Amino acid sequence: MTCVHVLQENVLRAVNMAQLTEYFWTTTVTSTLVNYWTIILVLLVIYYFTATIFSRGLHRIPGPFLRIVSPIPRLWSVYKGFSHEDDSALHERYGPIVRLGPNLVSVNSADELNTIYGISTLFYKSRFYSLAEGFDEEGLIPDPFVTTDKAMHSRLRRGAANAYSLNSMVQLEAFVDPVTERLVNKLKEEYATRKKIVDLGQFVQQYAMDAICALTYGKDLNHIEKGDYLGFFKTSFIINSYMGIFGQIPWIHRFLLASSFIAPFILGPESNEKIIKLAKEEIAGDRLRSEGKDESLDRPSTFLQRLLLNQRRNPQSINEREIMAHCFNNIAAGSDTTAISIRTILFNTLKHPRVHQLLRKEIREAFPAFGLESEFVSFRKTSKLPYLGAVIMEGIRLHPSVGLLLARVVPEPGETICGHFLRPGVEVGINPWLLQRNAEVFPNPDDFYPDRWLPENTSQERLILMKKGWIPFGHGAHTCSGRWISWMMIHKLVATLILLFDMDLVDGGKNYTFQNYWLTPQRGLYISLTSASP
Ligand code: HEM
Repeated sequence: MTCVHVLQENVLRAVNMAQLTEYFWTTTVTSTLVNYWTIILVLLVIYYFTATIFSRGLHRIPGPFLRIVSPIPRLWSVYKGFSHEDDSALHERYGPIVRLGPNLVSVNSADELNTIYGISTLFYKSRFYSLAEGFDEEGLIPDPFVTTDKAMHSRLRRGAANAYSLNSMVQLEAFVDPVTERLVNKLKEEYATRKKIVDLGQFVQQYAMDAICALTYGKDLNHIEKGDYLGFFKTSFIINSYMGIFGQIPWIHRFLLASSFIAPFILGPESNEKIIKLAKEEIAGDRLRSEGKDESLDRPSTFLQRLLLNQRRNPQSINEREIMAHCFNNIAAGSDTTAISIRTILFNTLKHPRVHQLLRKEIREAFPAFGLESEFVSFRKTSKLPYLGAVIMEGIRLHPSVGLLLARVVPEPGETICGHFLRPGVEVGINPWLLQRNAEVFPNPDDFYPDRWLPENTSQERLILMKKGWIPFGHGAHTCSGRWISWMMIHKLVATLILLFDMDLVDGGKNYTFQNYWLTPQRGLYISLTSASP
């Protein structure tokens, strides 16, 4: 063998050794690492589940196991649009307190209302509500519905309290009457006379929108005549559904609607700009009109005028941005919710001929003249009709506008609810839908039975209990500010329609459906109607 061959052989051996060594490293070490990482991953997963299960102490709260380890079952339940049914089944199985998610507890007991929502409670709103936050060029818009700052919340409530009060309704009602007249004329001319079927649910929403706009600003955007030409109803549906679904995993919000890049893809080109512009124009106009005027000459005054008056009397009590936010809130929080309530009242009344007949009798006896003045049935008079009151309470009980729990965060040092200690930071709430169908409060809870609200049919004790468990407007510190406004509109419109029209559900109401994504808007309230005669 020559020296060259020996050299070649040595080189080849060396190369083989190098390959072997490389092979050793790439297989043995890599597989050790892979095994190592697999172990780390498994440990991390075990840590995550153990921390999730035990860190909040929710393992002691009754509920399905999956609900404690992941938010996905809750998310899926809300996404399907019928989470109230799932929650109701869970309460039936586990009792008045149930774990719905890794940090979410549902309570179905009127006894815990004051602990969670009472005026002096330290429980505060959960991150769920932050999905409704609004921003403009000046930053965060002040909003009583969203804020977790108790001092700011009290200031906002105080600054507008008189505009939302029951006493204000007499003045605000004057702005609703022309809107009611427009709706009545439209129904008479286009549907009753021509015997055409009407989707009354749609008109109710347009009515609620126009009426709230009118009483807030003194003018509206003619939705009754033009439909959803600004895309407001569509945007509002998207925002409410978004809130219900993604509010179950609120951390995701910053990558979706809170991102100015992503938001237009979710909301589409339609926006609330026209309504915000109307608010700004009206504020400027009203300020000019009212300057130097004696405020007692300003009557009847709109909601906006009332706030401007508050500001003139006490400039520290309310600022321009707060005025704008209150006015816009009326539109955003009031129109869908009021429409849902009116729809359930009408649907259930028409579905139950005995109730329909009794209601018609009461209203027609109270307003014997079928003339124009009757078309503006007054709130003062309608609010005294006992059967109408009972029908309204019962319709809203069976189908409240809000169908998810009103979530709050347990403050330091924790709280005992339904006999279970909840640590600070746990989210807990009561769902109006569930409490209003709680059989311990409302016997035969799924029946539409307005008579249960009449003192002659129910004991005083039961009435007190039922009124306590009837929470469509929430409870305590954050109770709905606009409840009297919607109360007035509901009384007026329901009484007017029953007075002036003979109505029937088309096909027994088989097309009437709804879904629950926080709000519970219905579809398919098809009605055939004729003008009633004395
Ligand atoms: C039938 C109609 C309505 C229903 C069922 C309803 C329901 C509710 C509920 C359940 C809450 C409390 C939410 C919570 O505690 O988490 C609320 C708050 C609120 N609602 Fe309504 N609402 C209605 C109409 C209106 C109207 C007409 C307005 C305004 C004109 C309005 C303005 C507000 C405001 C500003 C809040 C926030 C109050 C606060 O947190 O201090 N609502 N509403």
